[in-house]
Amino acid sequence: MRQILTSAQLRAAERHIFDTRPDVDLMSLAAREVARVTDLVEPTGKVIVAVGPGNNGGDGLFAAALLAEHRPVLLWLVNGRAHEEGLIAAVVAGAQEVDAVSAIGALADCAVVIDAFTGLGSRPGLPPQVATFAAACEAQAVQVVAVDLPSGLDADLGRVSTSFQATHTVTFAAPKPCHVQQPAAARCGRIHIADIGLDIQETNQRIAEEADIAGWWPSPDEGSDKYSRGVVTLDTGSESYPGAALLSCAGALHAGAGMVRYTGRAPSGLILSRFPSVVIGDGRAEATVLGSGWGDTDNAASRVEWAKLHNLPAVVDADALYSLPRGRLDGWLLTPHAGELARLLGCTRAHVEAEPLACVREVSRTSGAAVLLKGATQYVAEPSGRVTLAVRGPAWTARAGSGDVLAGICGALLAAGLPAWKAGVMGASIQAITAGRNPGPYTPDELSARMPSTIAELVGQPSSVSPT
Ligand SMILES: NC(=O)C1=CN([C@@H]2O[C@H](COP(=O)(O)OP(=O)(O)OC[C@H]3O[C@@H](n4cnc5c(N)ncnc54)[C@H](OP(=O)(O)O)[C@@H]3O)[C@@H](O)[C@H]2O)[C@@H](O)CC1
Ligand SMILES: Nc1ncnc2c1ncn2[C@@H]1O[C@H](COP(=O)(O)OP(=O)(O)O)[C@@H](O)[C@H]1O
Ligand SMILES: [K+]
Repeated sequence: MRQILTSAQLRAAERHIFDTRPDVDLMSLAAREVARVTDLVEPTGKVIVAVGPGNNGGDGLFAAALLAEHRPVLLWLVNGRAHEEGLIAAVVAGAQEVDAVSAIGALADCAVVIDAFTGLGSRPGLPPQVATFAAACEAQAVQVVAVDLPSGLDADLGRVSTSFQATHTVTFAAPKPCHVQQPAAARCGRIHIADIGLDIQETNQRIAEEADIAGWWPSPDEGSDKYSRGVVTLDTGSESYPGAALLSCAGALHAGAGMVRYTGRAPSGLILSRFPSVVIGDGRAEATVLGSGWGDTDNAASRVEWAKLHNLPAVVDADALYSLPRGRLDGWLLTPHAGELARLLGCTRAHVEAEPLACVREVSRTSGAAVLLKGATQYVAEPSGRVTLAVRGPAWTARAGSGDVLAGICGALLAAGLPAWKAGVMGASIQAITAGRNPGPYTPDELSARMPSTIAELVGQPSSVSPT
């Protein structure tokens, strides 16, 4: 798990170091990492550094000084002024100053551009000359190493403005919101998080990593049976949308539920012809999934209320989201996409897209449930205000039916006894990780069938019995 720091939190950590360890030179440490990554990206050839007026430019200049010892380096001082000591160090090491026109001209035979225009102090957007240079880098497919973040992004937001398109970003101590929230995250390329000795406190925003999902996965052991692994009841699908029932079954089964019961309105023959291990009808269960593919069913409220009356933790998806029972929904998981979250809040989808963290926190705080906001970035909020982002995946999963599979996966994890927030993070992450390992237009059910091998690889449990 990695903490996500806002720019203010990072600056506070920096002040703490300045106050307690005045001997530590953070800029040199940052510059060394930028130079190291630049050499990794392309070990030889010309480097152009776009240098801004602040400390981001300072990082770029000290990196230039290190690189100029073994390769040609050009400096474009965008505002004509720059970190003084950094500039002296770079020039003494042999870096050459150029103007904007020469910098653009030099792109033709340049190995790497270092974007050290702005970092934490970046206001959204770029001045025209820098925008032209950034566009030329992109058009000529030049590798761009961004210092801290691609200039033009706002460190604290997932929104994009005119910015560099980095192939690599070297950031310090911890990711900032722009590195993990789409669409900004896509501008960052590959992210390198350099440890420069800052003390990172726990925050209420973090992002899960593959290792977390592997460590948390509820693998069976010799004492397991179908009940101890968790029984999940799926009240999903309808006569109009029978496919959703199949998709949620596929998700729950391939995530490893001990038993899947089906109590929805889709024909039982259809379910059994695809998934013969599903048990039709009600019975003992540890969790339920409600809403996927219901359409505008007339007794939604009573079906959701039923789960509350029976103290059954529920994954509430799609149409069931608009029939939430009164009272706190402790232990429940709501799985809206941006449009559904907007309807729950009575705001526009654009507002949810602009303020995803605030919106997902608000619904969790007021309902008492954990809330998984689905989409390109998947946020899971807890009533305490803590938000965990799921592992990121490719956009291949952006298609009808992925959400129905995801609800089934989350139901299986809830039934296995995981807390609702964790079931949401793990469900969204395992779907993303599986899509990442199987790129291509697989249908949601085909992709779910590949989940077991992804899970086996993640948990890596070799058999202790050797074949004879
Ligand atoms: N904090 C830490 O722990 C560490 C920080 N470190 C480094 O320091 C960086 C932060 O440095 P920073 O605070 O000096 O701000 P920075 O990003 O250089 O930008 C400020 C300048 O840019 C200008 N400007 C901004 N946007 C603009 C725009 N759109 N268009 C045009 N101009 C624009 C802005 O202009 P102004 O607002 O003054 O007009 C101002 O002059 C951080 O990202 C990291 O690289 C590391 O060395 C080690 C650890
Ligand atoms: N840009 C994207 N990148 C990756 N995954 C996405 C993206 N957009 C949506 N998804 C995935 O698609 C699903 C959307 O769910 P939902 O809209 O409820 O689908 P449906 O109701 O059709 O099954 C989620 O599982 C989410 O992971
Ligand atoms: K930058």
